[in-house]
Amino acid sequence: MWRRATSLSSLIFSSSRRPLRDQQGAYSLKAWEFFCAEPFKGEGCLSKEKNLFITFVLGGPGSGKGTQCAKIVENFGYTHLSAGELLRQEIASNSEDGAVILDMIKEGKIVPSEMTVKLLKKEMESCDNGKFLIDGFPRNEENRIAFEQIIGAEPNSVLFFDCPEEEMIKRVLNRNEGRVDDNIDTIRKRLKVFAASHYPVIEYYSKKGKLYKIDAIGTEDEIFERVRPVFAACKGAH
Ligand SMILES: Nc1ncnc2c1ncn2[C@@H]1O[C@H](COP(=O)(O)OP(=O)(O)O)[C@@H](O)[C@H]1O
Ligand SMILES: Nc1ccn([C@H]2C[C@H](O)[C@@H](COP(=O)(O)OP(=O)(O)O)O2)c(=O)n1
Ligand SMILES: [Mg+2]
Repeated sequence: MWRRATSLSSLIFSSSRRPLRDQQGAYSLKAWEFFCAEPFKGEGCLSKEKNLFITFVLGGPGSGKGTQCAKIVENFGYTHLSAGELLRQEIASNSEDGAVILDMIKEGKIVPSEMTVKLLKKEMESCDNGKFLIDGFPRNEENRIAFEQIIGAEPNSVLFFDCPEEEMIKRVLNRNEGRVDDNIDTIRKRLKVFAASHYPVIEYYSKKGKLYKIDAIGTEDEIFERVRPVFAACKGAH
């Protein structure tokens, strides 16, 4: 199965390893669906599919996803997988993919799903815990469909941190983690991409009754008190 998914890379990358089309969501979903028609049934914890319990954590840049994930891990024993952090690790590894990823992140773009899902899959396979908090993913419909097709699973619940743009800008500019994308030019581009791509994902999970919208204004602790009931309620279920 994975070999078939890998062969897709030859369709979406030129020989220079640069995306042929870098518009958000412009990759051909039809081609993607064709190549990934069978759900992945791999070794490791993904093979124990019935034990998977997945929460996607969504929200704009600076909305507080990472901050709240740390609290959820502390209180509810999830494994936190940050898509952005995995991409930054790939950049740090100096791989060919890393160079492409760096260019896209600097420009505020969303990296092709094939690369991001490959990194998530590797982490999920090597993990004994089946309870995953997947932070910053899916950021668009291409991400969402790629995950379903390659991992062969849907999230049990989806958190969406709803935060006004001015607050997100303020938080990102104060983040002080030395990130290449934490500057005013990139944040403005990221916010445009976010506005253009997140809504269909949110809407999809809302219709499935899986979406929990959280007001992201307040102190970190106040916000966690809004998050807590989501996990406390389903504690018995996993
Ligand atoms: N409720 C909050 N109020 C003020 N600042 C916050 C709050 N939550 C997080 N922050 C800070 O805002 C910045 C962005 O938070 P982060 O968790 O990295 O957001 P995201 O992962 O959604 O981009 C960090 O510096 C963090 O410490
Ligand atoms: N699903 C994802 C997640 C992140 N990325 C890229 C593009 C994002 O601007 C960067 C940083 O993502 P990250 O989730 O760490 O960013 P924030 O915590 O929201 O500020 O990584 C991506 O291309 N696809
Ligand atoms: Mg984050």
